[in-house]
Amino acid sequence: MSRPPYDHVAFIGLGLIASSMCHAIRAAGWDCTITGTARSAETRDIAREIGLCDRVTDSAAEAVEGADLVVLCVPVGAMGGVMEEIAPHLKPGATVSDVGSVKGAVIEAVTPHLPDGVWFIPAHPLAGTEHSGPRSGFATLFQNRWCLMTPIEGTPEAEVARLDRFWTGIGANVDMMDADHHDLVLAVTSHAPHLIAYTMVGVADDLRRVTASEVINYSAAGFRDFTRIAASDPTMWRDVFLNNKAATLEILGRFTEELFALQRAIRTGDGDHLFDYFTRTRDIRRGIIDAGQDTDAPDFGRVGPDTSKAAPAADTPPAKRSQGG
Ligand SMILES: NC(=O)c1ccc[n+]([C@@H]2O[C@H](COP(=O)([O-])OP(=O)(O)OC[C@H]3O[C@@H](n4cnc5c(N)ncnc54)[C@H](O)[C@@H]3O)[C@@H](O)[C@H]2O)c1
Ligand SMILES: O=C(O)C(=O)C[C@]1(C(=O)O)C=C[C@@H](O)C=C1
Repeated sequence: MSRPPYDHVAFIGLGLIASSMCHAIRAAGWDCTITGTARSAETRDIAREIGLCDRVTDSAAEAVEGADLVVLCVPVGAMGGVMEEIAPHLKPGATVSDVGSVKGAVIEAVTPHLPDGVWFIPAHPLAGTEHSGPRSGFATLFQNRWCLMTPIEGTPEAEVARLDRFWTGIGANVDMMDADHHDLVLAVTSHAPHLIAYTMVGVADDLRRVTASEVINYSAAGFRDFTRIAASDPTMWRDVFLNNKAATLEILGRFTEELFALQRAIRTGDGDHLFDYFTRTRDIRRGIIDAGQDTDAPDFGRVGPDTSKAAPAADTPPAKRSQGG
């Protein structure tokens, strides 16, 4: 077994991200202790049943005791409260990190409770699915995905490098970013798109009342993609929007302006405007694929046996596994 960056990792919250991290740590072959806890007894019971951690504790205080790395994997709005609860129980010299989708508000909520001699290094893996809970994780979630770290002033470089090694070890590519910049970038690439998907599915649902089940029966691929995104956890996304207000509102303002311009082009029959706009957006998609960032794109050059019917495993996404239990 290779030497892990941390000997004892504790997870607070045992949903999609924490459970994927647990599977990924095991897959990395690290000899390290994993403890974890979750707010609900049902989640803790499932985590015990599937052997997610070495030990699942009933309280957060117990879970973090002796841990070198504590990862907060709860909704963004719950981070501050959890930090306050665990603060007196943290080991001196420990690192606390998080995986929240928003960074500025989490830093503001967590740092007032940070004891002296404990480091808080915020992080955000840009990887996920629409599923949640302890059964939804899989070991390869972070493979070749970015993990953005937004270290705060005064954090020892060696501790940032150690967390970097941790994320790299479980498959991610790490980049550093200022928290405000992170929140603006994510408003464009993740938060506004989710809101638009939620809205589109809501509009279709309103329409369904008029056209009976046609929207469902004839839903095309584009709309199905929206429904996948719009099936994401309501608590998580409520907290994202409430905690990244300024950046999301800024991007939605720009979105509305562009939408109005396209609406006018349709009304006035301005085909050049539509054609030029769609050409520009197609180039963006091609740029993403050329940069190797779209892991969902079909790989026509792939060779080897068809493993699509192989036995389900914890390193495959749940969508491809049996949902039973
Ligand atoms: N799902 C994604 O696609 C994704 C991707 C990257 C980052 N994130 C971020 O990761 C974090 C966790 O998301 P997830 O998808 O793993 O969520 P999840 O819903 O699968 O799991 C959340 C866990 O937090 C616990 N929890 C909820 N409220 C709590 C509270 N008030 N106190 C203590 N525990 C609480 C739940 O019991 C559950 O164990 C969120 O901050 C989210 O923004 C999510
Ligand atoms: O693939 C998905 O289902 C996701 O929505 C993942 C996604 C994203 O927007 O890319 C969602 C929220 C995160 O904070 C990071 C990743």
